[in-house]
Amino acid sequence: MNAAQDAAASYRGPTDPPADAVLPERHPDAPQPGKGLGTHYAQCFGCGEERPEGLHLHVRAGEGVSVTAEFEVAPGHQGAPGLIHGGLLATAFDEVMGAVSWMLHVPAVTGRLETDYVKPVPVGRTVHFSAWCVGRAGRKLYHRAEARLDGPQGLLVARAAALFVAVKLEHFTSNGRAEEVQAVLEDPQTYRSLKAFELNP
Ligand SMILES: CCCCC/C=C\C/C=C\C/C=C\C/C=C\CCCC(=O)SCCNC(=O)CCNC(=O)[C@H](O)C(C)(C)COP(=O)(O)OP(=O)(O)OC[C@H]1O[C@@H](n2cnc3c(N)ncnc32)[C@H](O)[C@@H]1OP(=O)(O)O
Repeated sequence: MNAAQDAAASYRGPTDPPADAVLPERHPDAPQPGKGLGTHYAQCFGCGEERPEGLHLHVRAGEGVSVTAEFEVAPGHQGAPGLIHGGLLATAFDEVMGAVSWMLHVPAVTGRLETDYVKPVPVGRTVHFSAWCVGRAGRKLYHRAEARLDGPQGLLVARAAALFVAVKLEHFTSNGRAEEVQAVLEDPQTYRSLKAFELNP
């Protein structure tokens, strides 16, 4: 190994858990494996049922601190003719890795998201996502994800790594546009799930 290879092998980037990271345990109230997580916000582009143009990802709990989801690539998702837009795949990764934090009952936002595009993804195929946590160091959560074609064991088409940062619910209430924040706080179902995060961390 030359010096450059050596440096590359020992490189630890911002999405790699530091030496003091621990593997967190799933929250006792996290849904059982196979159960849907539901949407965290009805207007979410990734999982909301009220956004017609959204991805409508249905995320399910996996074993431990992991989740799975599927998504059918539609003509509206194209970047090149008949192929998915890469940014859209990154969006889907953001959503499924965000849901991993849900398994910990930790409200968290994406700090950094890295995507490796391995193979092109054609329209009309189904992308199967799996995502899991590889460590927590203080407020920082380290997640990984994979996307495979047509089945959970299908061809690997993309991989992702992310750093999420745990935030207080105030992050959303004080930064979001007032009309949407107000609407969500008045919606009893969302309010209940937000409160569950606060009261039962
Ligand atoms: C009322 C409505 C509520 C609705 C929401 C409901 C529920 C939410 C709950 C669960 C969500 C469930 C599912 C999620 C589904 C979808 C996922 C989509 C997720 C997103 O789509 S979300 C949008 C994109 N996202 C942002 O909009 C973030 C913008 N950003 C910021 O808001 C700040 O930037 C923040 C908060 C990230 C940090 O700010 P901060 O001031 O709190 O903390 P600070 O800067 O000290 O960082 C602390 C430590 O993280 C390290 N760190 C931070 N960023 C880093 C980076 N990029 N690279 C390397 N390290 C980084 C620092 O180096 C330090 O590390 P150290 O502690 O070691 O020094």
